[in-house]
Amino acid sequence: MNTPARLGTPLSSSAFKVMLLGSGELGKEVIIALQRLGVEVIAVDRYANAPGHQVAHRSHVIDMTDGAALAALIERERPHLVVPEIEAIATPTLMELEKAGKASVIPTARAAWLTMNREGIRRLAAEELGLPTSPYRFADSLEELRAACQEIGFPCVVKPVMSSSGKGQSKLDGSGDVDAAWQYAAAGGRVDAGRVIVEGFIDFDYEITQLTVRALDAAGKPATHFCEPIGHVQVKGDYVESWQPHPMSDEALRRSRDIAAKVTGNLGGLGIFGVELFVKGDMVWFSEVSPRPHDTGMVTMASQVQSEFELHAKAILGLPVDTSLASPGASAVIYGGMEAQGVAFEGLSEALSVPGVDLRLFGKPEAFERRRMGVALARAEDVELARTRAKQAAGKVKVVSGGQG
Ligand SMILES: Nc1ncnc2c1ncn2[C@@H]1O[C@H](COP(=O)(O)OP(=O)(O)OP(=O)(O)O)[C@@H](O)[C@H]1O
Ligand SMILES: NCC(=O)N[C@@H]1O[C@H](COP(=O)([O-])[O-])[C@@H](O)[C@H]1O
Ligand SMILES: [Mg+2]
Repeated sequence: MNTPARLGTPLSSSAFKVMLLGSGELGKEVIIALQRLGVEVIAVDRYANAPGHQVAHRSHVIDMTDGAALAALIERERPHLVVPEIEAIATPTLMELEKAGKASVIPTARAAWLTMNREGIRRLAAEELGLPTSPYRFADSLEELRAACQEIGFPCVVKPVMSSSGKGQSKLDGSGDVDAAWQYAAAGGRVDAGRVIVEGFIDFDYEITQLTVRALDAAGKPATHFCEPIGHVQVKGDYVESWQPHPMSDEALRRSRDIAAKVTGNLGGLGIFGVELFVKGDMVWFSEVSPRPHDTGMVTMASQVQSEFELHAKAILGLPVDTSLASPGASAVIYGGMEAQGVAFEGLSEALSVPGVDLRLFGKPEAFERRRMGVALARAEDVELARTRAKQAAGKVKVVSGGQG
């Protein structure tokens, strides 16, 4: 762990420097939180003018899955901390650099490597830590996938081992769906398109993200802190709505936190983790974990005293954190709804006239039909009202083709 004894002045010889690998909407907020503490931030992404690029001290565009390019950039910038913000990174290179003492990776290079690939984290959780998960198999060909689906049974879910935000994921109701699922996974995966996971479908009552923070305590030892559970709705494997706190039975919450503590304890390091869990009655299944802020956790910008981004920033700097809730809150996603460069947003006054509401527009240079371009945030006396307000506000924001009109 490379926590600073003190923080300096950006762009001077005393600067404490952090490099974000991935600079989307989540990274942008982490960068803002770091900059509020006078940290010098270098934002990296695969395309120019990513949201985080627009607020960082410096930015770079590289193929982060190219190990040589990644190592060269880290060598050149020599950041004190390297903070992965997406999964699609040459994580074996990060492990080599960390081992050689040339990079300090958040939370650890091993955590970034294990969670980049569904196989790594699933085998760790189910086989090493003995946590409850859906039944699963891996397949490298259509033939293997057919056999794996038969073993797991229907319905089941097929996902590329390397993908996120539901890309390449499908639910299969019978053997007639297998071919299409294989094709869809091959088209939607990233890095290595050849391998998929088949998971038995869990008929859960609800799903949550248990945000879990590892931060140093007064004695300088990592301690685990939990945020209130976040409920969410996913469509096509991508989050559309989240809220906090999600009501849970004491037993389901206890089990959720026990699972979260075990997984994050094994992954180690400092920072925030989004532990995704399925819940039915008092039963809880581990689904996956992000060793970084979670998209469903954007709600914390409205609902917590310190957002998940501020918690991440403070924890990785070795500073104390406060995970307490400020108010029930909700978030609702604003999608592109079209394919266009330099889109514009209308209806903002109407959206912001909904009581308790705020907006984040990420500034992505290009919109796609299902690309997340912004989010509406809401506070209210209870989560139901907060959800209604967030959805109302998101619905009033209209994405239109560009030009200042
Ligand atoms: N085995 C399963 N049983 C039931 N539902 C599932 C299963 N696996 C995934 N889902 C549903 O699909 C959603 C997305 O799945 P998952 O989190 O694995 O995808 P992802 O691509 O990693 O998404 P993200 O990057 O947004 O976390 C889950 O939140 C859940 O709603
Ligand atoms: N579920 C993971 C997630 O939400 N990641 C967030 O989305 C960005 C990529 O968005 P893009 O695909 O629109 O470029 C990432 O950079 C991260 O901020
Ligand atoms: Mg997920």
